[in-house]
Amino acid sequence: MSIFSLDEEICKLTVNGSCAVLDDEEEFEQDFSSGLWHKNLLSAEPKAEVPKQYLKASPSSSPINLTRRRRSSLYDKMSVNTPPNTRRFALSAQEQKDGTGSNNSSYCSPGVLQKHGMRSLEDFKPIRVLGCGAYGKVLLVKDSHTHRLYAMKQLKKAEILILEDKNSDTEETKDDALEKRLERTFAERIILSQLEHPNIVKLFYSFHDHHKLYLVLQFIPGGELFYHLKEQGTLDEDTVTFYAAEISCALKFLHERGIVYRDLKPENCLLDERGHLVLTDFGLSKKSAADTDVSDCNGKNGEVFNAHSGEPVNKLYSIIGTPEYCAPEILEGKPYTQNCDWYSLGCLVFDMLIGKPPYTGVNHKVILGKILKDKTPKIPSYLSEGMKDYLGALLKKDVTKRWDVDKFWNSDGPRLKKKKAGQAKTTSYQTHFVFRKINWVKLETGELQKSSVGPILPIITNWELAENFDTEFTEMRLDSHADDGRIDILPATTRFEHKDVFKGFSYVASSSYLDRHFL
Ligand SMILES: Nc1ncnc2c1ncn2[C@@H]1O[C@H](COP(=O)(O)OP(=O)(O)OP(=O)(O)O)[C@@H](O)[C@H]1O
Repeated sequence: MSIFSLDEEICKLTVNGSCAVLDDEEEFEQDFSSGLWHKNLLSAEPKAEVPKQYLKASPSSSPINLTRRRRSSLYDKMSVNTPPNTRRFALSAQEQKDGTGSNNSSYCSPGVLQKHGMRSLEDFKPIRVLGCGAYGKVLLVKDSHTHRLYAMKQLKKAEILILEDKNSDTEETKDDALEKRLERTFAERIILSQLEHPNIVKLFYSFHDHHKLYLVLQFIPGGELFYHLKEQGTLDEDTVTFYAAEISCALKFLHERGIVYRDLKPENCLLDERGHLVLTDFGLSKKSAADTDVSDCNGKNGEVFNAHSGEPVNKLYSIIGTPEYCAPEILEGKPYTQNCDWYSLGCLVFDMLIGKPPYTGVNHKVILGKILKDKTPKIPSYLSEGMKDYLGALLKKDVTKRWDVDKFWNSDGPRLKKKKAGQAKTTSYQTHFVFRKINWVKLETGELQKSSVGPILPIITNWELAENFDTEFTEMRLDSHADDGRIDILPATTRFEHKDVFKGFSYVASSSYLDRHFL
């Protein structure tokens, strides 16, 4: 979830105070739905014009060494402000039920949690660090009852609640920023608890205590695609196409459910034990489609408008993402749709083949400048004609000229007598020449992921060693769940001070969901 970073620089303030603690059986949600998608999530974001001054580079931006692959999340945070006229969201009744808006201060005690098959921190033995993000760490942990291994993502409440220390910001803007961070924190938990797909990480439990939120996820032992790219430099076209197909299946699945992923990058693509790609980190994902409100009504061109506000609800406006992989329309502050994910896939495919994303630079300002001003990226001539065609269709800066993959997923558009130059591709995505070796039926049913191995088979001698993760993380000292010395006390000065804004975060997956994974 590092990419709150593009909306807000997280100021490391010294803070004090803490939240109240109550036992509350009402607090958590238990999933009896076997992972089926059935709920409304978040409302669409309001329209906001973003003047260029909001796209400014952090003064402390440090040069990026282009010869060595670096984590995008380690780049200086980009100071792209939330537009000032961003309206506050009204949480729907469903969201309040899901836990995104609550006034009661509480989290569940271990006793209450256990009664419902839930887990608390005491149930997990930390084994090693797998990764670090903007709001905390991801640890490999072992369930003391079942001895199952999980990846536990820990998010510090203080890091989420903390206010930005910008004199120029109005209270309103600060509150909006805080509310957005909260909304995104819940989005990851809500979205993941409602999905089941072989190429998307599974969420089994979530809970919280005084200081942190915990997401207990499926442990994906093959490491980040980032790690394998660092080892290998670039990948061949067949390998890249395989990963592109798996990512495409996951994105299509999300888009069909009205979710925009918004954070596609090599760090968020993990390989499972069979070498299949699994998307993780849904901290920036957002429900965008209009299927959430019965009062929505259709306008011209298929655009959907909210009956109350009159605003289009299938468009998003927040400026977020990792700049190198971020679609131009997002960076320009224009309204955007799920199509932005296909542009990011183009950047990722480009990166896997060439060794770097299409636009790089010494700091975010330079990268942004290139993405916004430069022409379509130069695709190297040594790539196959098919790959050049595929990349060219995804990397179109103008969204109206970009391949609408969701629309042309498995069918061609009407045949045009004369194709105008630069026109968007209207042929079927799945039958593109680059995917000639992909068995889409097996991939879409999940059979391929179960029955065969991917092009890179991670070496795993012992799952507990996390051998495919960077030693930068796995060698970090780990005595206990004790903290790493960063801010972990809740700020006393937020307007959320007396509310437990995290109520409803706790969750347990259905036993059938757990069994399906661990059998
Ligand atoms: N389910 C998982 N299995 C194995 N490793 C994981 C898992 N989830 C996350 N990780 C590791 O932890 C890292 C950070 O996780 P994640 O991106 O979800 O955290 P984040 O706080 O959102 O990070 P960032 O701020 O960089 O986006 C990942 O890049 C990956 O290396």
